[in-house]
Order: sequence, then C-alpha cells, then structure tokens
Amino acid sequence: MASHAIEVKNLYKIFGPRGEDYVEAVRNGMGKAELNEKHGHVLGLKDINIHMPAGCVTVVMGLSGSGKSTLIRHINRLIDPTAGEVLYDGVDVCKMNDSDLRQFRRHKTAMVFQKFALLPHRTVLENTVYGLEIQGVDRRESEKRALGWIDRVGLSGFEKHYPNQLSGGMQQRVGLARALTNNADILLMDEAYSALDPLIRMDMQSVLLELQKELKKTVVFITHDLDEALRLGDKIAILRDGCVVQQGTGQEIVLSPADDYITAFVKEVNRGRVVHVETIMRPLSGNPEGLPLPAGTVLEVAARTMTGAHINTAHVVDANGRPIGAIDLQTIIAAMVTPTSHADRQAA
Ligand SMILES: Nc1ncnc2c1ncn2[C@@H]1O[C@H](COP(=O)(O)OP(=O)(O)OP(=O)(O)O)[C@@H](O)[C@H]1O
Repeated sequence: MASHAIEVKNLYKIFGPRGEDYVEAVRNGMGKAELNEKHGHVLGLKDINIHMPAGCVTVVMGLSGSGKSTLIRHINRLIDPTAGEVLYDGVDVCKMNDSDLRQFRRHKTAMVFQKFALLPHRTVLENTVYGLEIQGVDRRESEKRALGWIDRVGLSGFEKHYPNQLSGGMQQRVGLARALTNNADILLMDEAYSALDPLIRMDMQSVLLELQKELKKTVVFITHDLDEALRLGDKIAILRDGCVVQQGTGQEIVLSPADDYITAFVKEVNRGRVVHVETIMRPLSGNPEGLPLPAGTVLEVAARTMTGAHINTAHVVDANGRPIGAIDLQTIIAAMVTPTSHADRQAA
C-alpha cells in the first residue's frame, strides 16, 4: 500500500494576533516566558524540523503544554503555522488552497482521538462508514469496506451497537476502524490511548503494531508516555516548551539522552528490555566468536542466553544469519545500567 513521508521544516507557531511580528525575536532567542510577559503572545512551536518517514510510526512525546497537539494539528492544517512548512509528497500543506486542502484531509489523512469522537446516535457500522459517506462513496462499497475493518479491529458482532453500549477500549477500536476505512496514507493519533486502562492500552498498542506491519501507514502518534513511545515509535521526537529537544530511535534516546530533561524521562526505563544488541555491538575483528545473537535481541535476553551458556562473548547476526558485529557480556551489563545525569556522562 502506498505511503509517504511528512517533512516538517522550520515550523513556528506563535499564538496571538500578531504572531508573525515575533518570529524573528523568537528565532534570535526570545523564550516563551519573555514573549508572554512582554508581548502577550504564546510560543506554541519553535523551529521544528522533523522528518516523519513513510510507512513508519513517528511518536511525538512531551509533557503537557510542550506543543504536541499544536504540532499534529499542523499536519492536516487544523492550525496554520506562523512560519515554516509541512511537506507531503513535496507539497506544502500550509499553502494548499481550500479545495486541495479539503481533498488532502479527506483522502490522505485520518485522525484518531483520545475521546474517540464517535457520533452517539450512530451505530458502530454507521460511525465507521462516516468518512466514506462524506466522500460520497457508494453505500454498498462503503459498508463492505467498513465491515472488513470492523472485523480486523476485533469488533465483529458489534456492528449494530451504539457507542454508549461499548467499553472505552471498544470505542477506541471503532475510532481506529473508522480511520482505516478512509484508506488514508497518514494516520494522526492524538493521545489516542491515553484515556484507556493500562491493560486495554497495551492491547490497543498491539492492535496498531499488528496492523501496521501490513499497512505501513505514515503514523504520527502523540503521547506523554515514554513506555508507549518506545513500544510504538520507529522514531521518537521529544518536545519541551515548543522545541524539539531530541529525536531519534527509542534506542538512541534511551542510550544517549541529549540532556538532563531527557535523562529524567528515560531514568525509569528498563534498558534491558528496550535496547537491542546491534545498538551496542562493536565491529567484527577476525572470525565471529561465541554464540550467534539475532539482531533485534534485547539486552536482557542476550545476557540471559549468554550466562545460561556460560560464555562471555557473542556475535550479532542479521536476518540472513550473516555476522554483523561482536559483543561481550560486560558491555551488555554496562549498557543495562541506567546512566546518572547527562553531565555525568559527558564528564565520564
Ligand atoms: N489556541 C491557543 N491560544 C493560545 N495558546 C495556545 C493555544 N493552543 C495552545 N496554546 C499554548 O501552546 C502551548 C502548547 O500547547 P499544546 O496543547 O500543543 O501542548 P500539548 O503538549 O499538546 O499539551 P497537552 O498534553 O496538555 O495536550 C501551550 O503553552 C498552550 O497553552
């Protein structure tokens, strides 16, 4: 299924009647507090540059007020930027005329919301076909497509139920089925799972990961939960006060937090369950030694396998069984220990 990247470039959002007037000042270093105190404007986003790869899940993470919702709303232009671009297939969404924007929203993007945003007087099926109805798709065709997705998200048998007859998790499944029925390339998920109980939330993460293996949508997923970000994100961008403080894979962020803010975020993460052996392996020198460990093995499993086999060295192999690096138990254990602060690591 076709899918395309999103490129956010030099994006600024300054809320207030004369936002444009302050872009230069913000570019030159004026902070959120000063902008607010002196000029009564709110800095929403500052110089955001994020490449959101096609067919991947990009998670945007940050505490409340960091700018996550403001950012995701620029992608389908529910918010206009003060400066900058949001490119999709080389076209700036921020410059589309009304008709192109309408087409883009209807056909290229679908949103899944935290509060489900289901229509209460419509059944599961009627909610799911809603987007296609707006697009004017023939009823028989839209029902067929909707029923397929209702089944895929595990709601077969509930087609005629109304939202208030469903649990939160089930309502979120309807939200997902509705988004997928639109057959859009871009899936925008704004804190989609944040209101769910932890077990249901894990369940929904699994549903998304399972579907994504096949669908390869360009997913933008907003969350304030690091575990969720690490589980879902092929790439993670962390925002603070409207700025990107770090972006990269979960592995990169957990292993090399960019500053003390990120270090505080990743402190509680069980690195043994997140970091893969290939992230910390060294280049092969000579013949591969010890056990072969498939790339993608997490450190905890690698350590257990090696201690179980009473060996200290191993080599990492790719999907074809080709050796790609070497690793030893000491390195693995060192990498499993949480770093102290960013400054400590710099000094070490
Ligand atoms: N319409 C608006 N007018 C003025 N300020 C706004 C507006 N929308 C957002 N903001 C401000 O922009 C900043 C970023 O808000 P945003 O809602 O994007 O953060 P968030 O990370 O999504 O937070 P949360 O997790 O609480 O939803 C905040 O300081 C917020 O108060």
